[in-house]
Amino acid sequence: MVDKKVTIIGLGLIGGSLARALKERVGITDITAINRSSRSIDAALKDRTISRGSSELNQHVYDSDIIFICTPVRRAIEYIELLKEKIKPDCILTDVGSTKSEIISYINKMDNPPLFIGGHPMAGSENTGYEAGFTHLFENAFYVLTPSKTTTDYSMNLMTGIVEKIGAIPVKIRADEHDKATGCISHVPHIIASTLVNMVRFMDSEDGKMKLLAAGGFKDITRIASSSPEMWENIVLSNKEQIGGILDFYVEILKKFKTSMENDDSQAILEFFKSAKDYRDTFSSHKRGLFTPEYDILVDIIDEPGILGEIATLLGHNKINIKNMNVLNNREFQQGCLKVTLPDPESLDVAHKVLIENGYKATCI
Ligand SMILES: NC(=O)c1ccc[n+]([C@@H]2O[C@H](COP(=O)([O-])OP(=O)(O)OC[C@H]3O[C@@H](n4cnc5c(N)ncnc54)[C@H](O)[C@@H]3O)[C@@H](O)[C@H]2O)c1
Ligand SMILES: O=C(O)C(=O)C[C@]1(C(=O)O)C=C[C@@H](O)C=C1
Repeated sequence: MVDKKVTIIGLGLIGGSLARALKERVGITDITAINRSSRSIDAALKDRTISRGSSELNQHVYDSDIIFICTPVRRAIEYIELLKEKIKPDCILTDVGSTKSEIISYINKMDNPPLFIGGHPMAGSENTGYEAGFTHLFENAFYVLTPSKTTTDYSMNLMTGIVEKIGAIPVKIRADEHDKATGCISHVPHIIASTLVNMVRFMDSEDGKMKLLAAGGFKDITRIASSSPEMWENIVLSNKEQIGGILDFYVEILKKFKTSMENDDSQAILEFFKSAKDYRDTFSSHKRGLFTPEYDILVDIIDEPGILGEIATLLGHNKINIKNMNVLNNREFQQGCLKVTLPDPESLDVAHKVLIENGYKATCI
């Protein structure tokens, strides 16, 4: 695997994180990057993540063993057209796009399609560009692999191995299934987050009182509205049928809620919030992980230098192996919230006990 020649097209948040992870975690040394602008290429050459970079496709790309297309989703299809007759027959072409049906059916309808496997790491952020990326972005995240008609066992096994080596969890899912799921849990939520922000933008007073008062709740639910508009325009147009159906369903829920409110129907309003709370409360529960269990603790922390090290050391001294630590973006100013992921239920119990004994406010989720 380490001797594979890899190309990354689109060296932004995901492409840049992938380049770093392929180099540092998989040990791949020959990485070519293609990006629209030179800024990310320059940064990745400077920190030695890539071997070479350009804004134009070139022979290094055509000689690659694996090509990851990490541009906005609709640009990926354009690259398939540009690459199809120039790459080696056994080159694995893959993408990281947030939609899968459009690209898979494009490949499946081609007369002479290249060897293609759809990919989608279920990890990211609202930040964009190479500088926003980091090696461990994919750690413990599901990484969807969607076969096309040209996917071979060898290519699927190789991609599965790479995904595991970068710290992610491979999950094989059909394109239509993927797009329905991501439509519900990612695409429509993004539209809703942006709708909420636009609502406040239109309704706010001239002196911006609403914006000033917006506290944790509004900021939690709208963080993703700061994501790349270009990326989301591409996603929405690529998955518009699923998104259309989900939006209709969502609007019906809103209408029903509005009717309950206008009718002073306390019971229906209570049931609306209760059913949502009950379902949401099960999301992070290790009892019902679909693919692998999760054992997480939330710790309230003050944002001061050394606090993460303090918690890591405390758990380390008690022989607890930490799988992952994430500072959640859901508090403003000084307070923060740290999610510590542990490998098993025993570690979860010990970690919880140790943290509480040492004066931390910790909750198993
Ligand atoms: N951001 C996320 O949370 C996330 C998570 C998983 C998957 N994805 C998917 O990953 C892909 C990349 O998203 P990102 O978050 O890295 O975006 P990004 O904006 O950080 O990076 C995209 C990069 O592609 C480059 N680019 C755009 N058009 C190009 C073209 N025609 N030729 C060459 N380079 C081009 C841009 O200059 C940029 O460097 C998208 O398909 C997105 O759907 C995003
Ligand atoms: O911002 C984040 O936290 C994300 O993980 C972004 C997110 C998502 O909606 O979950 C965005 C699009 C991707 O396709 C995958 C991940």
